[in-house]
Order: sequence, then structure tokens, then C-alpha cells
Amino acid sequence: MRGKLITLEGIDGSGKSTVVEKLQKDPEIKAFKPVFTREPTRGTLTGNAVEKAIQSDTDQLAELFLFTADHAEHLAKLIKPALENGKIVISDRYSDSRYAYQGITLKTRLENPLEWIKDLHRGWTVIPDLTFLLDIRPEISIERCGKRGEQSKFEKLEFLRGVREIFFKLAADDPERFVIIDASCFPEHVEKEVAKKILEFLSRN
Ligand SMILES: Nc1ncnc2c1ncn2[C@@H]1O[C@H](COP(=O)(O)OP(=O)(O)OP(=O)(O)O)[C@@H](O)[C@H]1O
Ligand SMILES: Cc1cn([C@H]2C[C@H](O)[C@@H](COP(=O)(O)O)O2)c(=O)[nH]c1=O
Repeated sequence: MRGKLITLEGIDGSGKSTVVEKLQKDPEIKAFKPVFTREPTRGTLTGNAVEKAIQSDTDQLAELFLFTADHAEHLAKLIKPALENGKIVISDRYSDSRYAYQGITLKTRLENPLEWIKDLHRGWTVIPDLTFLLDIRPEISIERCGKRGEQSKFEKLEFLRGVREIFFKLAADDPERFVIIDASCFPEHVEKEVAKKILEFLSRN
């Protein structure tokens, strides 16, 4: 049986990595032996290219193609084989990040960037079975990222407001797949909510 793909999305600093760290230690989640992964990927040719691109003033369209190339590599080398082996895959960011972030960076370059970027993925990507949108206000994001240290070019209030809006639209368009989590409370509480929903989902599917 094909495995299940679960993704975590949200604006910068929404706590995705913190939740993943906790899920990795959660005995009820560990029992399913999930494969944890992330986008951009780490330590790969495409992931390294993305890392360099986001640290510099790369053309936004070129950046979209780099993120998408990394997604193709991620799918081919890790996600598809794991799903074919019946594994539960949990990814910290996935295609919805491209729809939301590049949907904003390309809004002055393309007529309808969200649909254009979705079209770019059509026919070859794998749509997640379950997606958590960890939601925080952009002001909280800026505060958390500020404390974390070095700021990325995406960590700007207006920009993150736009990204959050697209995430909400994606969730509204696909309510069966998306679960919106209030990620402004304690990290332990956020992880418990996510773990509970994952376990409910796995018991139903
Ligand atoms: N629920 C929470 N309450 C307060 N602080 C939090 C919470 N979750 C995470 N943090 C802190 O906020 C910062 C960002 O968290 P984290 O790296 O998990 O977010 P992220 O969504 O993975 O970020 P990014 O996408 O930008 O990499 C970290 O310093 C983390 O300790
Ligand atoms: C996958 C993906 C990511 N981004 C952005 C979101 C973040 O600001 C950075 C790096 O991600 P991280 O979780 O902070 O390591 O890249 C993007 O713009 N488009 C994407 O497809």
C-alpha cells in the first residue's frame, strides 16, 4: 500500500522545525517509523543551490526554478521511493511554500503567479495527504526570527502578510487536506495538537 505524505507549512518562524523536533521524540508518532524530511533539502546539489540563491539577490523567476528543481530531486530520490515502500513521510515545507512565497515574489512579473506556479507542478508532483498550516501573525514571526539571529530576505512584515494570505487561500480551497493550527501558543501544545491530528488521520486512512 502507498504510504502517506504529511506536510508542515507556515510563514517563517511559525515553529515547523520545533514541531518536527518534538514529533521525532513523540513515542506514539515514533511507532509509525516516519521518514522526516524538509524543503529546501539539505546537503544535496539542488538544496545547496537554493541555499545560496536565498542568501543573495537572485532573480525571482530563477529562484522559483531552483526551488522547483530541488522539489523534483526530493520527490525522485526520497519521497516517491518512501511512499512506494508504504512509509509515512513528514516534510517540513513542501510545494505550498512555493505557491505562497513565490506567489508573492513573482506577483509583479506574472499575471496570476499562484496558478502559474501550480501549473508548473501539475502532472509530476505528489499532492500531500495532510497539510498542517502552522499559523502565527507576521508580527510574531518577525519577533521570533529576530531572536533567532540572522535575518533572511523573506523575513519582512509586508511580505509575510502576503505569504500568510496565500496560505489561507490554499487552505480554504482544499479544506479536506489542510488543518490550520494556532501556532502562537506554547510549543508543547502546538506539537500535541499536530500529533493528535496525525494519529486521528492515520487511524482513519
Ligand atoms: N510555539 C512557540 N512559541 C514561542 N517560540 C517558538 C514557538 N515555536 C518555535 N519558537 C521559536 O521560534 C523560532 C523559530 O522556530 P522554528 O525554527 O521552529 O520555526 P520554523 O517555522 O521552522 O522557521 P523557518 O521556516 O523560518 O525555518 C525558534 O527560535 C523557536 O525556538
Ligand atoms: C520550500 C520553499 C521555501 N521558501 C523560503 C521559506 C524560507 O524563508 C526559506 C527557507 O526555508 P526554511 O524553512 O527557513 O529553511 O525559503 C520559498 O520561498 N519557497 C519554497 O518553495
